Amino acid sequence: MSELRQQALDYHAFPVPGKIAIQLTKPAETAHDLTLAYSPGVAEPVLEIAANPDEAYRYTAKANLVAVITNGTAILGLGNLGPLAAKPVMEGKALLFKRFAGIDAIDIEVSHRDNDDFIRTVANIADSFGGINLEDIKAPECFVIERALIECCDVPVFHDDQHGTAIVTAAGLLNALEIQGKSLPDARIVCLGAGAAGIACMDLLIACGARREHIFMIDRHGVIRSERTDLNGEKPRFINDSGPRTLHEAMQQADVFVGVSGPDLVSDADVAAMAPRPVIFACSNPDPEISPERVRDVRSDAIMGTGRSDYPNQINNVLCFPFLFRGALDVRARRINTEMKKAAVDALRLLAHQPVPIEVQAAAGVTDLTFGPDYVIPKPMDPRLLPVVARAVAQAAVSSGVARLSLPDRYR
Ligand SMILES: NC(=O)C1=CN([C@@H]2O[C@H](COP(=O)(O)OP(=O)(O)OC[C@H]3O[C@@H](n4cnc5c(N)ncnc54)[C@H](OP(=O)(O)O)[C@@H]3O)[C@@H](O)[C@H]2O)C=CC1
Ligand SMILES: CC(=O)C(=O)O
Ligand SMILES: [Mg+2]
Repeated sequence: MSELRQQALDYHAFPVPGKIAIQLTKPAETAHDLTLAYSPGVAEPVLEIAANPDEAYRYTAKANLVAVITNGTAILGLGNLGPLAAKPVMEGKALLFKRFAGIDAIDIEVSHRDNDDFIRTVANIADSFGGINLEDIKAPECFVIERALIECCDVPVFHDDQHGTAIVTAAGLLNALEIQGKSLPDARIVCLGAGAAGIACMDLLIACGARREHIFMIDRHGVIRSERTDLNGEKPRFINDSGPRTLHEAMQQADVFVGVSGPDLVSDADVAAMAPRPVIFACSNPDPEISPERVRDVRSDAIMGTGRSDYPNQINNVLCFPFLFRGALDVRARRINTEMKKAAVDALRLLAHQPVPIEVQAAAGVTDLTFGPDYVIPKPMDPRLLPVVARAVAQAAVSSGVARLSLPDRYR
């Protein structure tokens, strides 16, 4: 067994199983405490909430509570391993919510018969939470599920693998292209993976200025083209008949590669075929489409990112979801709209241009972190992410009319 594998298993098993627990926020020591916390005192907030459901935000933990919900059909890049096997990842997301944004999050793994069954399950419990973070649900089902839940839930619903990934990819890519002296509208983009992450990444890049006709979206059967009869879900929106049929053909003179598919799918020859000064974001977890070591062997002019914590340029939705939900919860946003997503992109992108505090460099294990090829996106442990990204998202929610509360004083 590898050393990292054993360390990871021990981390999860000891000193207590799992990564999260519940802690009390009120005293519960005396008979009087219990009189208030439970019977008879608890009847008072019950009656208040029955009379006005918004009072749940005042008298319960709802306002700061997010459900991380999965069916385990696309666990990282490991595939459809079922709801229970997804639990460590969902507990991990809960850990990140708490660690980076002070949000209480609880994982919920759902077994279900079909989309409607899943949607009903989530819709029926949604009011218990301030927000719903859908996670690791495969395409194309994820699109139907998210759309239906956004429609019927009164709290924000956000499929992290779609939009969290897209926000971080867009921010990192805009910076990387700037360093490479290229522009998003001119960039020829290859996206390997046409699922939850791939479709949302390309949609957001188009919203940020990329040209649809410059995008080549590829799945297990090759480039998305009109003659194909197997295109499901959102894939037809990305038909591109302008030439390439395979990954290797698409990589000829490509400026950008975004990998959100699976491990080891890109060859040295694919990388060698790209245009001068390419950007390669191989974001499949835990193992990227091609390793940074192999890219470095093939060419020295590439900017490289992965989804992992142990290489430079971590293109991973951890840089988004804790901070985005913080902003959305703080103004009680009804939904998470494009304005909020673009505000998060800009906040993340611009923060990477700022000098990096010494303690962030120390936590990252490096001594010289400045905006450049090995630093196109902030580090997750950067304490400035919380105020900067959450504020931008909250402000965008207020300006775009989806906030129920005004901007909190601490954001002004
Ligand atoms: N770094 C980050 O922050 C994130 C990374 N990811 C990574 O992206 C990957 C996909 O996740 P997600 O979009 O949620 O999953 P989905 O199941 O929704 O989509 C997977 C996509 O990858 C394609 N794919 C899988 N294997 C291959 C292959 N051998 N060749 C070509 N295409 C392939 C699938 O093709 P087909 O449609 O033909 O089945 C599908 O289009 C995972 O590895 C995940 O870890 C995801 C979210 C965040
Ligand atoms: C990071 C993440 O959400 C994923 O790989 O699925
Ligand atoms: Mg995920």
